[in-house]
Formats: sequence, C-alpha cells, structure tokens
Amino acid sequence: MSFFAANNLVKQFGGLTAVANLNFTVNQGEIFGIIGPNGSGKTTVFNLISRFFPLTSGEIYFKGKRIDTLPAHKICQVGIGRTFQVVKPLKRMSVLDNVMAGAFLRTSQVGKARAKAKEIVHFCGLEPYKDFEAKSLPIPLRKRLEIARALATEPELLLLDETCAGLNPKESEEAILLIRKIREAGVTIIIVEHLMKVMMGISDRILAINFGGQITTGAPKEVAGHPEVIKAYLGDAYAQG
Ligand SMILES: Nc1ncnc2c1ncn2[C@@H]1O[C@H](COP(=O)(O)OP(=O)(O)OP(=O)(O)O)[C@@H](O)[C@H]1O
Repeated sequence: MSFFAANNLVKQFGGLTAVANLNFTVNQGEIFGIIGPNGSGKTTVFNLISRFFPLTSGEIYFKGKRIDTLPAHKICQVGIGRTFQVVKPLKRMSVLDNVMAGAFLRTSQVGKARAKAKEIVHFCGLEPYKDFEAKSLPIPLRKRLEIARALATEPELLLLDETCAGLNPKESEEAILLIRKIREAGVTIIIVEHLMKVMMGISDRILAINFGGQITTGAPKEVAGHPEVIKAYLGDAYAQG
C-alpha cells in the first residue's frame, strides 16, 4: 500500500485539459517534487488533492483510503495540509492567532490550541514576530507563517506550493532548511517550486509534467538529464545539443 497514490488523474476546465491522466505515488517520509513549465498543471494537481476542485476522473488514495470523494475540510482532517502560492494570512490577526486558527482543527480548547500554536511558531522561527499583525510581515515571514498555519493542523502530508517564490537566495536557503526540518519531524512533503536548483537539492524524487501529463519520474539527476524535460524547459535546440 502506498502512503499516497494518485491514479489516472484528469482535470478538465471546459475544453482545456489541465491534468491529463497523471499517475504517481509518494512514499512516507519522502520529499516528492513536481516540476513543469508555466501552466503545466502543478497547482491544479494540488487543488485536486486538497479537493479545492473535484476531479474530472481518477482516484486519490491516502494511507490506503480513497479521499477524492471527501469534501475539502475532511481532506485537512485526514492529515493533508497545504500552503498557497499566493499567501493568505488572516491579515489583521496576530501571527500567533493565525497559527491558532489552524490548531483549532484538532482541538476546541483555547488553551490547547494556544500551546500548539506556540510550539509551531517556535519551530518555524516566528517567535520574535508572534504578536505582530500578519499584514505587517515581509514576504519571507508571511511565507513562513503560511507554513506554520498548515503545520498547526498537524498534517502527515504537506503540500508546499512555491514556498521560495519571491525570496532572495539567502531567504530561499532558510526556507529549505525549514522544509528539511519539517520532514525530519516526520511529515511527508509534496513540493512545487519554479527554481530548479531548489527542487534538485531538496527532492528525493521528482515528477516532471508538461501539458498536465507525465514526462518522467525519478531521482533529481535522472529527471534533470531527461531529454523531454530539457526540451520542455529550454526548447528543442538544447535537447538535441
Ligand atoms: N480555475 C481554472 N479555470 C480554468 N482554467 C484553469 C483554472 N485553473 C488552472 N487553469 C488552467 O489549467 C492549466 C494548468 O494551470 P496550473 O495553474 O495548474 O499550472 P501551473 O503548472 O501550476 O502553472 P504556474 O507554474 O504558472 O503556476 C493552465 O492552462 C491554466 O490556465
């Protein structure tokens, strides 16, 4: 039994096929990367897993149970958390309260939710900012808060969408350290990033897609050297040369 399995995923928006018969599995404890050019369907895959959109066809299994039939709030409850490409904190609330909002998924007791939120805020290096209004945070810290909010729901599988977008190299490096720390804490991760360098360095395995379909899946080096991947990113001339 796979920890996570996507079987024959298809998503159509009217006449546009955004995800075309995609199959992949993720092992427990793995950092699994999804790469592909702009518009290739990466975020749609996340939206299908988190049930933001219903599948056109296909099946998704998490720890042996079918989950594509569940409503969005149940996806979080079964242990799948996500971050968004465009971060969406509760702007007028403090950093700690934002994280508490996530923690309420697992408890209705304020004290317990606050204790959990404090632990996560500390884990994510947000302690110095815990009383700041979310809207006052610069982008790198907002991204961290987005991760903290997702972690507060205690996911076993975390979907990270463009965590490093808009960050400078030093900030990206810090984000990568946090992602590694999350995996070390026992959370399995599926990650989407535009920066190939980040994806190559952090992923155990990578799925490369184009036009919503699979090009190849494998170790980062194999995927980066695959002629179809090179072609999808750089064009024919590079793939042949
Ligand atoms: N809600 C929607 N309605 C209609 N078309 C959509 C919708 N969401 C995505 N699409 C289309 O589906 C295709 C895949 O988009 P998606 O955002 O998943 O790609 P992506 O690989 O995440 O792109 P990027 O790297 O630019 O974020 C695109 O052609 C996009 O225009």
